[in-house]
Amino acid sequence: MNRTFQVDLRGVVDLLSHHLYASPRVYLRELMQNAVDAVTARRAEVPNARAAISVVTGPAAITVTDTGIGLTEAQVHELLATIGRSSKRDELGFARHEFLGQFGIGLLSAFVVADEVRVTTKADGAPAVLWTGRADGTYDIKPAQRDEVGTTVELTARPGSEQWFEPPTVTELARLYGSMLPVPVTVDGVAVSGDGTPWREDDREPGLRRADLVGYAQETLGFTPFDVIDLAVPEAGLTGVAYVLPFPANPAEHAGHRVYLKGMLLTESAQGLLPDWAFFARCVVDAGELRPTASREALYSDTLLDETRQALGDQLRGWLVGLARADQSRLHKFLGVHHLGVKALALHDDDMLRLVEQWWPMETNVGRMTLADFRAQHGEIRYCATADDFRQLAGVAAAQDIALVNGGYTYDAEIIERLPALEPGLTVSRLDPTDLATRFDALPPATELALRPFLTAAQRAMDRLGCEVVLRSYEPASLPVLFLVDRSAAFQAELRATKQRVDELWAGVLSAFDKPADDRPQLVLNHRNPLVRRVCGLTDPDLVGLSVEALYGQALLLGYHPIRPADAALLNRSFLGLLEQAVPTEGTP
Ligand SMILES: Nc1ncnc2c1ncn2[C@@H]1O[C@H](COP(=O)(O)OP(=O)(O)OP(=O)(O)O)[C@@H](O)[C@H]1O
Repeated sequence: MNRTFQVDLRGVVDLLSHHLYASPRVYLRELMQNAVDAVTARRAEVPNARAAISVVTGPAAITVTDTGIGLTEAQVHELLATIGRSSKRDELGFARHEFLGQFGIGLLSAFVVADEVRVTTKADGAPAVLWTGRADGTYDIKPAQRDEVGTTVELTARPGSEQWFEPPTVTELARLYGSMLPVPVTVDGVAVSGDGTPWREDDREPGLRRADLVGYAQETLGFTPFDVIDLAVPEAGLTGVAYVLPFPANPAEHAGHRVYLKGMLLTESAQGLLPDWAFFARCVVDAGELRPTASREALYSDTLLDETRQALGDQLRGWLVGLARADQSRLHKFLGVHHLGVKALALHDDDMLRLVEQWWPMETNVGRMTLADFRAQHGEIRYCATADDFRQLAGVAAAQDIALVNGGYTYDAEIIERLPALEPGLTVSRLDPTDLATRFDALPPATELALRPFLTAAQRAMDRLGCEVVLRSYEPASLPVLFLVDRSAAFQAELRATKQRVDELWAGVLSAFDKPADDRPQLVLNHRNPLVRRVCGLTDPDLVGLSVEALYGQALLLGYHPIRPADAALLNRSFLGLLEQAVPTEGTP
């Protein structure tokens, strides 16, 4: 024998109120939505039937009356009293796109704030009926008095829910959800809808339309936009605007967009409407074809949403490229605020890459300039991949006539590396600190030979730090010493440090990456510097050791290198050692 499921309505209401809906306030949205759908259905049958929804508040009570299609007694049994049954799906069970509802559960949200729902309804040519549904899962139907086709839903607040029935709250909620509805809605006789969307195309002067749009952003979103971009994606039935934020937005934070579905507010914080890179824009859109989740508080993620996101991304990109072409001073202002977003975009978009190349000034050791200007002046693009490398090398490189871009800011190095993909003839090279040493002049052989003992003593002092001492002659002469670490040496140093910290087994695994120490960091003494020349003249090996250690410490500090415990100990030792040498011993006058 087949049996029928029993549903405990209290359990279902509890589920809705605690797990599906974010707030009890959605009850009003669901009632308005049913009223709009009923009007839509009625107008499909009688095109010029009156369309009106009136919400009337009473003491801890509310009625929502529509001039919609109404229900016959049989439909009341089938639709109102059956959870999950909806008249808004086609024979195959798909949501019919002219309606807002589809799931057949919306009316239940009334039980989140009321113990009883009374629906007086009349369909064309049928007698009026009063359906009373209760939160305990029982209902009854009686004949009712009503002349006009349509429906009235009455709720009385459950003790504790009165706040959701206060007239100002009801007005505010009706306006929030319904201000853009195509059907006139009133609350206690005052219209809360009727103007349509602020971006509608009508006979407003273009200046007035824009002022309305800016006013909407100020009132609703709380900022004066940098610009307003019209949006349209016909496949999704979407129209709207993107407001360009006047302040930098955190790329990791997606504030979300205000999305209406067929004029009814879905959410003020929709995610996934724009591509991630477009974090400089906040949208307000109305879409007819995008689908809501069952809570009706978010967009359902499907291929249409994916395609819409892509189309909206294209429209924002088009705006940006247009700005570059038509209004460069505004483009500069925009980049000043949103360069991070644009740079993120440039990593996978050629138009944006060109935009950054042409318009975004980067830090170089020959002044701030765009990559386009840098190329025009220096041919190839040489850059440092980290800000520390740049700080360390900018001055020295300039003294060797090497122009250098600081690629250390977020995305800059990747952007520079992507440029040859755009222009195959372009050479881009990353300056490795040790490459710089190959540009320095070697000392004359005789001088080199004479300084061999000094070098040996200096090297002995530096051996325990795994560092090679090199004597070269370079500009600027005021710089005594440079500590140069190449990429693989930096990696090896990190590897060594890790191996000391981890257990034996893991250290063994890491040993597979060990490389012979032929690319040790270099301490490059500048023979053009007067102090270094005097140090080179020292003969006492101890004093040579102390001086070289002091120069090493100085180079670490100047080059913004990390100071390891061994380095700190050495700095200390060399300072005290030199002090000892400099200060006369006790007893000496
Ligand atoms: N004001 C109304 N006028 C006419 N019919 C209504 C009205 N309110 C509800 N109904 C009928 O009751 C059915 C169930 O309503 P309910 O709000 O529970 O679900 P829904 O609107 O179909 O879908 P959703 O859960 O997505 O809102 C509707 O499909 C509709 O046929």
